[in-house]
Amino acid sequence: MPASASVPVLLPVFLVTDILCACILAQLLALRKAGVAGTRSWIAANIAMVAYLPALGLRAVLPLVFSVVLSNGLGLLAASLFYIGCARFLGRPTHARGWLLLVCCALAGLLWFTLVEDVIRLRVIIASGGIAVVFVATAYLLWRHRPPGQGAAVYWLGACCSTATALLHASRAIYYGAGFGNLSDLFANTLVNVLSMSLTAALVPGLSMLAAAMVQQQLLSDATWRAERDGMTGTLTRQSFESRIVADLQRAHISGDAFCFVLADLDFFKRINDNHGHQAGDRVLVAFTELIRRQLRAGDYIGRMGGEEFGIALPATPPAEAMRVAERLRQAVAAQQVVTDSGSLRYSVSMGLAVHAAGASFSDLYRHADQALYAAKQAGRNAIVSQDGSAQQACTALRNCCKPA
Ligand SMILES: Nc1nc2c(ncn2[C@@H]2O[C@H](COP(=O)(O)OP(=O)(O)OP(=O)(O)O)[C@@H](O)[C@H]2O)c(=O)[nH]1
Repeated sequence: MPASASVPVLLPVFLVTDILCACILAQLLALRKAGVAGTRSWIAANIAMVAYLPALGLRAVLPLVFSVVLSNGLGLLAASLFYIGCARFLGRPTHARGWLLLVCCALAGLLWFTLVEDVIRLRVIIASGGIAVVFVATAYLLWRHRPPGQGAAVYWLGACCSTATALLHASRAIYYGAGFGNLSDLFANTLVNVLSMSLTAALVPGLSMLAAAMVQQQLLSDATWRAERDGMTGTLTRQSFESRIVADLQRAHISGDAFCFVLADLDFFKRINDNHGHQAGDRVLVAFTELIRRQLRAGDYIGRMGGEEFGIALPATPPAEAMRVAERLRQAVAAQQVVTDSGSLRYSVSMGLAVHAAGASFSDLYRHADQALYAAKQAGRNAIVSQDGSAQQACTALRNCCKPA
């Protein structure tokens, strides 16, 4: 079948893919302002793709240098840029020079086997083999370095689509490279050609859509993180801390697990501000929360209740164990030196510990912890008092450190 006879069936396929690529290009351009790593490379990949398809689809009317050399070069460039976008997005090395070398070698090979020696079989091996190599690497990258947690489906789907694209192109390169198939039928309206072209035409915009989904997913998770966190310390805001603790209390009620809550308040914080400045006070708050987060076990969490007061949730923790945890935290804080512009300073924290009782609400728990905290302050600070009134420690060694100069 002559090549021109293949045009009516495959042209609409390329046209649909081109329109989809242009639409995704517009979507990626709109997302570009968010500055997510990789977006620019994916935009460039889509531009190359939008240019590649007409050149390929019009092979019957364009000179071979455009329809074979330029189009396949653009296809390989688009695939490489897609890989680079994924690598940038995932914070991995892009191997950009390696991919550039691959594209240049492929272009040189295509030029040679088009203008110097007309060897279609080798052109197919170069074009399809090159794309297969890039998509094997992309599939591995997405599978191996997908971020942990929610939203993994997008990365799995990306890895699957990349694998499918690589398999399609590898089969094509092996099939024609091994001498099977009629090379004059390369773009003819055979069932195999139409199926493989249609599949490729669906996979290409599909991969770009997944890239846009990755960007949107990251933007959403960043926005959620920012909405739930205190801007300075990165701890949960009071509102998100309360929502989380209320859900945990319900779970504890059902499971019967113990649940403890510690209210921690930095001692003489006003003096730190007065003596060392507000910035030094901020630095102490950050140092304190970083220290507590390092000390807490997986499953425990901290929220800023306001000013220099923090809530620490200890799920599935009996009171005696919670007291040991609180004491470890108190000692770590007392031993910490915070370096500020006006020299290093030490500080201390007082804590009130409350134990969740069946049927009690978070406000009951908070009230009990607050009363215990008040008792710890009354006992001289740098101390922990439990809801039942037992004081763990009342060390006043640090009390003088924050006295006004
Ligand atoms: N630097 C800084 N200071 C804050 C921040 N939030 C609240 N403060 C200050 O923290 C101080 C808290 O002072 P107080 O409530 O008197 O408590 P305190 O000095 O720690 O005394 P005790 O709690 O009784 O030991 C106030 O001066 C607030 O202005 C903040 O984000 N940064």
